Amino acid sequence: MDDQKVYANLSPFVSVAWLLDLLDPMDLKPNLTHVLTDAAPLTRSRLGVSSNQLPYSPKGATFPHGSFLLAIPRKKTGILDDVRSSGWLDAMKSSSPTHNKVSKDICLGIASSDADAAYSTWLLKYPSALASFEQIANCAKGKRIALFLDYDGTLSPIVENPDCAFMSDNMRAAVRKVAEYFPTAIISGRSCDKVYEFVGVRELYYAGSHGMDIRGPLRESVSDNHLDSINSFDKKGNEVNLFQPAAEFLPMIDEVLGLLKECTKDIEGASVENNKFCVSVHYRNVAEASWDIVGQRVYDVLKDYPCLRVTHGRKVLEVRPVIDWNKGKAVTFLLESLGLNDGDDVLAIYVGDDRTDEDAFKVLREVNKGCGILVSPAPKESSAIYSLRDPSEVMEFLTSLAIWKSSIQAR
Ligand SMILES: O=P(O)(O)OC[C@H]1O[C@H](O[C@H]2O[C@H](CO)[C@@H](O)[C@H](O)[C@H]2O)[C@H](O)[C@@H](O)[C@@H]1O
Repeated sequence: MDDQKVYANLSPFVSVAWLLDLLDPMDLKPNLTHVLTDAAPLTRSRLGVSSNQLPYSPKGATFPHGSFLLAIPRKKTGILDDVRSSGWLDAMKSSSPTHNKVSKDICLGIASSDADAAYSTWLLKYPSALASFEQIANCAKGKRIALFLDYDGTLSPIVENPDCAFMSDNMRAAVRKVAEYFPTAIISGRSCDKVYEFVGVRELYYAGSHGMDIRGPLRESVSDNHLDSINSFDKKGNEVNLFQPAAEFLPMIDEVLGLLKECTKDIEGASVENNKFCVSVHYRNVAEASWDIVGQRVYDVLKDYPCLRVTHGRKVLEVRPVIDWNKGKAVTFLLESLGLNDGDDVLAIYVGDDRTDEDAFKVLREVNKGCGILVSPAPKESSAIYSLRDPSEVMEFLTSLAIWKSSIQAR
């Protein structure tokens, strides 16, 4: 697709600011490979990522892959994320607490009352969004609300088999209802296609691959300074908008997906999931004694891919491009695309359970435009403001929001 054709297709999903972000300072021509359809990725001599989307300055060694001329420092520890440092096993353990601690406490007879007391104390810092609903509603009065929902552990319970993380019909109905009143997006580490398959509500925005694959229902232009992203068609022929800031990583991700599958196939219980712009290496069903083998194998593969990094989720290692893009950036992008980035009359609510959701909680805190709600049955440090215990409380919260809004409209 040539650049002119891309311009011609621009529609209200991308703002001028975002387009400026895509400008390549080397030649001041828009680097429009950020905004691609699902078509085969372009092979370019320069990585399709503007330098300000990379987490560190492009000085130092070059990428090992000939076509990528951007340079990157080849530090083995620190900024290249936990798996590249020696702390990856600790990170795997701390992001994936097992039940051993609880069982030990039960044996000592101190489990439930102490756990309850700890949770109650924690609630003072992260009050329940249900108990605080009136406060949230008061704050939302007269404001334009946007809703962002993580999928796994938020809309669906955590289960052993990632392919079976179905959400209930009641949850689907609650999401559909609340989306009638507020623009609603699902922000997930899963691929867009997979999370859409699970949720199945057309009227939503979907940001898969940790926000690296954004699609939404077609809308009228919401603000004069909003340009369009590419219009494309999903598998069922529906027209959708797309924003894919890591499109040029696709061949590399595919390559690494194959390598990770190959090198973990002998580890009992390990599985590798294709999340399109990211790869998940699951160790939920691996004996804890073998977690280090999983980490080591992933680490060994990534040694040759300095432009990929790993983040830690719930018993999962998530391999993704090093670009400075995460769920927080996706929220900012969507708010801007919806014309909700200006003014004091916006309240964004983000509900999520995972470490990767913290980026979004932080953004909302920083811009003071809303609040994060952490879904957790146990005390956890977070940048969220409120908490909910589990997906069933999330459903109750969404239902309350819809009822509250409809009661206001009925007045
Ligand atoms: O951003 P999310 O929607 O929360 O996705 C994060 C990861 O979620 C999935 O894995 C997690 O849920 C699985 C099903 O309950 C569970 O088996 C696994 O242990 C969890 O880590 C998904 O499979 C991953 O690809 C996502 O990255």
